[in-house]
Order: sequence, then C-alpha cells, then structure tokens
Amino acid sequence: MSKYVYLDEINNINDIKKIPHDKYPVLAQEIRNFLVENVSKTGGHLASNLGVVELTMALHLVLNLPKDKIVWDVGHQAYTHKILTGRKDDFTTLRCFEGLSGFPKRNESEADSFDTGHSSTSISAALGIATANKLNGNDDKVVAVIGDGALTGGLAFEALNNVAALKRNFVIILNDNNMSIAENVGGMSKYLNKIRVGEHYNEFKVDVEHLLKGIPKIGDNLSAGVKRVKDNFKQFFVHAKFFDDMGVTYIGPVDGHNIDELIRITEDALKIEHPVLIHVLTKKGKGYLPAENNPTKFHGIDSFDVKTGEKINESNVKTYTDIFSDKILELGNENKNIVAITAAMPDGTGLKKFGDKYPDKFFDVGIAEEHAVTFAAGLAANGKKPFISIYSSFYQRAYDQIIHDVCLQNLPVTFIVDRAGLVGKDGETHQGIFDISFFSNIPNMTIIAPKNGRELEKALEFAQKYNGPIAIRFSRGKASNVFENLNNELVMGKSETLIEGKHVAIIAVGNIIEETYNAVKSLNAKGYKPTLINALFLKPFDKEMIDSIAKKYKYIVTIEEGIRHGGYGEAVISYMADKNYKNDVMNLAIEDEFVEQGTVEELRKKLQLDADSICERILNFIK
Ligand SMILES: Cc1ncc(C[n+]2csc(CCOP(=O)(O)OP(=O)(O)O)c2C)c(N)n1
Ligand SMILES: CC(=O)[C@@H](O)[C@H](O)COP(=O)(O)O
Ligand SMILES: [Mg+2]
Repeated sequence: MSKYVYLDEINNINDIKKIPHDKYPVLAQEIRNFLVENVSKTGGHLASNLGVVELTMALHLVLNLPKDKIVWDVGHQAYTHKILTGRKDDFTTLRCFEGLSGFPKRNESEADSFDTGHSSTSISAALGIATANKLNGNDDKVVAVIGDGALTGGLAFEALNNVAALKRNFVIILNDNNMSIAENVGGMSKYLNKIRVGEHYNEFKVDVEHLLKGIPKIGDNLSAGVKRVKDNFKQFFVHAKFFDDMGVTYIGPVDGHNIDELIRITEDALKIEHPVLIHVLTKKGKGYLPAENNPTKFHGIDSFDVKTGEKINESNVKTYTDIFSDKILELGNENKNIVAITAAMPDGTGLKKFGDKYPDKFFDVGIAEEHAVTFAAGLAANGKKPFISIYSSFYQRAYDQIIHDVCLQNLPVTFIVDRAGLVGKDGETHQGIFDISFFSNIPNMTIIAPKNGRELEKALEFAQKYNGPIAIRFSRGKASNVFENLNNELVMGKSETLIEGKHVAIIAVGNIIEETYNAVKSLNAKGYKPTLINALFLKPFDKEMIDSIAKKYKYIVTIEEGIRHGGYGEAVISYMADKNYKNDVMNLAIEDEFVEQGTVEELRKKLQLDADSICERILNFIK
C-alpha cells in the first residue's frame, strides 16, 4: 500500500487543485518524503528542491498551467513542478539514460515552458514569453522564478533593466535562501540580506498585507493604488529601492514555507498591471536535517543513505579537480603573483582550499562568467597571474570576453576547463563538448589536454611559466593514471608517442586516451599493432608529428570527446589537405548533435566512443 495519501491523488497538471486546502501541509510533507526517498537512490539536486516545495505548490494553485507559464532559473529546483505535472512515476529514472531530466524540458511536458540548465536566463526568457502574449493579444500569466545565486548573473540584470517596458503584469519570484551552491557572494547578496534581516521586517510584513488588502480589484488603477500605499510607508521600502527604481514593484520579504501567505500574495501580485518582484525567503534543504545542515553537500548529490545523510559509494580516488586543487595551492606558494577566480563554484572547481589559504588572492565573483574572465584580464594586465577555473559548458557564456579581453591582448590568463568532455547526468546543457572548438578558433590561444593526473600537474607548471592565454582541459571525476610512467616535460606544441606500432596511427585527445588504450589492447589481441599518440597540445598542434606519421602510415585516426566541427581532428584533416597528403584519415568525435543525459559509459557507448566501438570502427576502417 502506498504511504502517500494526497500525493497519490496527483497524476496530472492541476490535480493539486483537487486537494483540500487544509491538507496542503500534509501534501508538502509527502512531497518532501518522496523527494528524499527518490533522490537518495538516483542522486540529484536535493537541497534546492526541498526549499521550494510550498512555493511550487502555491504557484500551481494560483496559475492555470500549461496556459500560464512558470520559467525556472537553472531549472535544478523543478522537481516538485515535475511531480505536480504528471511525472511522479518517472522519478525512479531521474537523470538516468533515457529517463526523466533533472531540468525542465519542453519535450518532456507541456507544463515546461522553457529549457534551462545554465543560470540567470529566467527573467529574459519569461519576458520574451510575456511579450509574445502581449503581441498575441492574450492575458496568460508568466512567472519567472530566480534564486538569489542566479541573480548574481549579469544576464538577470540585463533582463531587469528591460522588464518595465512590458507595461503589464509580470511576476518575478526571487527565491532567496541566502545560498548559491556555496554561500552567496557580492553586493546584491548583501543588499538582500539587509532586507531579510532589516529592523523593519515585522512592520514591513504587516505593511505588505495592508498594501495587498488595499489593492483595488481588477479594472481599477492597481499600480496607482500600490504606489499610494507605498508612498505613505516609504521608510519600510527603503531597502528595496533598487527594484522599485528599476520599475519593478518590490513585495516582501515573504515566508516561503507559509503556503497560505504565498498563495495570497502571489494571487494579488498577478493582478498588478506592471512587473512585480516577490521576495520569498526559503531554507535550502528544508525538512531534511542533513541537507539543512549542509546545503552545499546536498545541492547536487549522488546516492546517499537517508538515515545518516552519508554518500553511498563515496570514493577516495583522486579526481582531476582534486589534483588541480592541490597543485594550484603549491604553485600559489611558489609564485606570489598567482591569483585564482571562480564563478560561484569554489567547491566544484576545487578552489576552496586555495581561497582558505590565500583569501586575498582568491575571488568568487558569483555566477558571472563574463565578468570573471574580464576581471582576470584586468588582473593579468597589471602584473598578476590569474588562474580561472570554470566548467567547460559555462565558458560558453564568456566567449567574447575570452577573445576581446584576453586573447586580443595576449594576456597571461590560464583557463582551467573543468568538466570537459561528457559530464553525464546533467545532460545536454552541461556536456563539455564544445570547448575544443571554441577555444581553438582564437588566435594567441594555447590548449593542453593532459592524459592523466600527473600530466595535469605538468600542464599547470607549464602554464605558470607561460606568458599568454592558455587553456587546460580535463574531465569530471576520477583522474586517469594511464601511462603514468611516461613523465616527459611538456614542450610547447609537442605531442607524445605512447606506443610505437605499425598498422595505423591513432592520435587521441586527453581524457579519451584511456578508452582508446583499451581499444588498442583489443586490436593487439586481434593481431594489429597500432601506434598510439597523445595529442597533448591541441593548439598549436604538433605538425611535425603529423608530417612524420603521414609518411609512415596509410591509416590515421584521431579521437576526441568533443564535437567534431572545429575540433582537433578537423584541424588535423585541414592541415593534411593543405599539405596535399593522401592518407586515409578517420576522425572519431561527437557528431552534430546535443548529447543527452546518462552515465558517461552509456553515452560513450551511444556515441561509439567506448573502447569496443573504437576498436570496431578502427577495424572496419583499416580492413
Ligand atoms: C552559467 C552557470 N554557471 C554556473 C552554474 C552552476 N550552478 C547551478 S545552480 C547554482 C547556484 C544557484 O543558486 P540559486 O539560484 O540561489 O539557487 P539555489 O540552488 O540556491 O536554489 C550554480 C552556481 C550554472 N548552472 N550556470
Ligand atoms: C545545476 C548545476 O549547474 C550544477 O549544480 C551542476 O549540476 C554541478 O555539476 P557537478 O556535479 O559536476 O559539480
Ligand atoms: Mg539560492
């Protein structure tokens, strides 16, 4: 028998409206239990989701989905929304291959209005949707839900700068839990904190109630009504002046776990004929003590034991990130000019240790990748040696800054490209498959892809001495120890021959070398002796090596875990075409497609980049 009474009643969009009002707190508790139980098995973004249960319920109660739209920022907190829109039974497959996505997906449900994964897009997207409603002549409601962390992103401010022009109802919910993944940072966070704990808090709450009670019904001049009351109580709104001055009526702070208050205030806000921001206070991890106590650990977590909150299968094998984390600490000691920058990911990038040791030389700039890169450029222009670590897919945000602010001036910024290659369960939005293409197109840029943890250390040493822009890409998870006995010093633009063979030359890029080596062993078992080369420098790549193998081998294969177009293999093919080489060249890479969620193993298999597929494809090629 199911342990859920009210949750069992919810199988479709708007079924929540059938639940008796006095049972909402029970339903909220059931949803929390369901989330903890399921995410403990599949892994996922637990803490953020536990924080928005009541908020999501309230939105579903006051809106008419799918006609009305909710646009979730990042989208990592949309699990309750999924539960309330007929996807509860799919939670056993959350983030699994071909399973339920961990983010909103328009192709998953008509209730998902906009695909997300990267931060700070919600206000822009919701404004676009609301503007289309206006042009289409309908009054459907649009609500953007943005976290306090996501509000540190420049894109959110660009959107805020624009919303007043809409001149009709548009609701922004600011879900303020005082946390990004780590503690939130920056001036806006401090500003929100002032409002959160300001001495007018109680009076202010009362005042909001007063204000909303006093709002005339539809048809009256609502904005004038709001303004009148506000003018009378100006001192209570002083801290929220920023939003008001942007033309967005500020309402709050509101208790994000009081569903009645949320319903009432949102209902009223939806009647105001211009943009409104409701400042909702929530607790990240709410209702599950281990997550409340350690929201960073439970922001995104693999499977864990519900009773203890401890991770299952916690491994103490070093990741590439761990190796970077230790090495940058050591380099920071040697070179006083080294500074380190993260865009809101001190834990994920391993820079927390550097920050603890060198607080004055460590900068968490918030979810602000563009700013992070230009800030690094400024530091480099004035004698510092910035190491900036950002996940491969989040660098996409900062492309112009990399070109315009760093490479054009040939500044010595080291770009640590973490999570390069397939990342797995976060899916399309997070796969780090474009960085080789977009970094290698830029003049002055150097790119290194180390084959194992030891070589990552060498690459970092190389970067420390190098006086120009340089990117070092490595993948999520365990560092490979493949060919660890080969310990050559890095030489600019030089590759490394790992195995001398005869039938075919295989050049592999960074993290795919281990898989390729396993394929080589299978080829050996079938009587073939391939040559295996570590590309190592993707830009400038080793042209002498290409000239040499072009003379020796009929068959040449390149392998990389990145998109084919603009990748390493294409650069090699283009060079060989220029030199009029007539060899048969096969380029194994990711075709022109986005890569879904799944384990890295499953995805490599699907993309035919696992050892078995590599072996088979090479056999077919050389036969
Ligand atoms: C462009 C970009 N940079 C970084 C991230 C990684 N990231 C995902 S959620 C998150 C924190 C978001 O904080 P907030 O919006 O307050 O939501 P909360 O998790 O607190 O609910 C970060 C940094 C991202 N998704 N997109
Ligand atoms: C939602 C988001 O963007 C992050 O939480 C991301 O999922 C973190 O990825 P890692 O688990 O690889 O740090
Ligand atoms: Mg937050």
